[in-house]
Amino acid sequence: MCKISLSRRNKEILIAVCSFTILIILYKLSGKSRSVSNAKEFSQTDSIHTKEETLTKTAYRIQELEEKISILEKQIPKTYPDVRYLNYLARKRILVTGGAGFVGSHLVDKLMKEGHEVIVADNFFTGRKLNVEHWIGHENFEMIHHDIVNPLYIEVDEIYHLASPASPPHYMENPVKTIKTNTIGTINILGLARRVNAKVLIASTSEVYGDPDIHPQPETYWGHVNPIGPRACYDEGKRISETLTYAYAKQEKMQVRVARIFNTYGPRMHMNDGRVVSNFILQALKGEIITIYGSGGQTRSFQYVTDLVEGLVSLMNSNYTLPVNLGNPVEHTINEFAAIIKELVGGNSKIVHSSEVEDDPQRRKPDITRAKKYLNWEPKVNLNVGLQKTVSYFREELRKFSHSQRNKFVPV
Ligand SMILES: O=C(O)[C@H]1O[C@H](OP(=O)(O)OP(=O)(O)OC[C@H]2O[C@@H](n3ccc(=O)[nH]c3=O)[C@H](O)[C@@H]2O)[C@H](O)[C@@H](O)[C@@H]1O
Repeated sequence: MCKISLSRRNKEILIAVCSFTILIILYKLSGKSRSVSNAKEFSQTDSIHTKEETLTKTAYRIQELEEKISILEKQIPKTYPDVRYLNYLARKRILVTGGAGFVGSHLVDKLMKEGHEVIVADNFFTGRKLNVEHWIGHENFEMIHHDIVNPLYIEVDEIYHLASPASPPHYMENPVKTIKTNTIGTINILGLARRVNAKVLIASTSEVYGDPDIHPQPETYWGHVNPIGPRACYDEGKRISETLTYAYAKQEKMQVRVARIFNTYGPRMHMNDGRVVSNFILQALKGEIITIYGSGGQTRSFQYVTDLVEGLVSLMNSNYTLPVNLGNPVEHTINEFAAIIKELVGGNSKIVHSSEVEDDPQRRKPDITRAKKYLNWEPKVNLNVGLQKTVSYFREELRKFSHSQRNKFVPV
């Protein structure tokens, strides 16, 4: 009984077995009462009442079992991924805002494994506790439920400021909040960095280039952004975030780093992320229509998340203060990308074109000369390899999702 609670998988199996057994009992009971009723002793109403009673009791029993499992699970000593030992001189206290998000959680993994103390601040708007669950309880790890639109008072040596929704449907859902996060939120983080004399890295984006008229985009390009368009909350939010960073650096003599992050994909992307990688993979896995917005002639260059994390840490540890593009320069049209996903996943999904997105950048490809020169960094993970890992991740997410739907108790 105790062994059954050792893992999430076993917990799921236990619940499934319990539910199945109970269903069989129920089925038999209902069969019995039906036959008895037919044999004239029970009225139909009595039978319905008995069934309802049994179902309620069963639901209660399942709940009791789940509670017992969770109590037993807490008694099992947790094991963590291996962490390097650093002495107190080398060990840093590092804050990662948005550390429970897709990119943030991969960065947290790297910093934890290197032996640093990591504090995650996240409001869980797009981040998930599940992404950092494997560190909860570790002596070097701390998680704060905090929205950076409010000031934060802690002592740290370094800050990676990643907090902000990044997927277009998410950042457009509440544009004012997106602007507040990237303005007031960034001011709060820069203020914190100044107070405690911490080095701070700001996560900016390729979106600061807007719909570019220079290709590929070097950091010296000032961009082509519609200041009142639907993407402006994010594009302009990130542009002012950069402006604030360099204003603080100049005025307060702070150490700042700015990473302009290009399209990134990998495990831990949210199922509802809404960006092209997750949409296409999920559509292909479910055998649904793959939806290309517009002609599909627009281009993107996709980098795998671990490459980005290497770049972020190299940038933080470098002496380079100007913005640096972090992205994979291998460029594809969205039409090509849909075909790549279809080929990789298999299945019979049709590719269909729908109306184009307003202000959708038509070309995007990073010029990474700066990153190569000053950080000695360039992406290593080939698109096919990265996509295979991402497809496996989404396949597993879908499996867990359909399992959780099957086990949902719907009271009669
Ligand atoms: O992935 C990222 O890192 C970037 O994603 C977004 O930028 P965007 O390039 O517009 O991302 P997607 O929503 O993934 O769109 C890429 C292209 O695919 C198209 N698309 C998207 C989704 C879909 O289902 N079908 C489809 O054709 C879009 O219209 C767009 O042309 C964010 O705005 C950036 O901040 C972020 O850096």
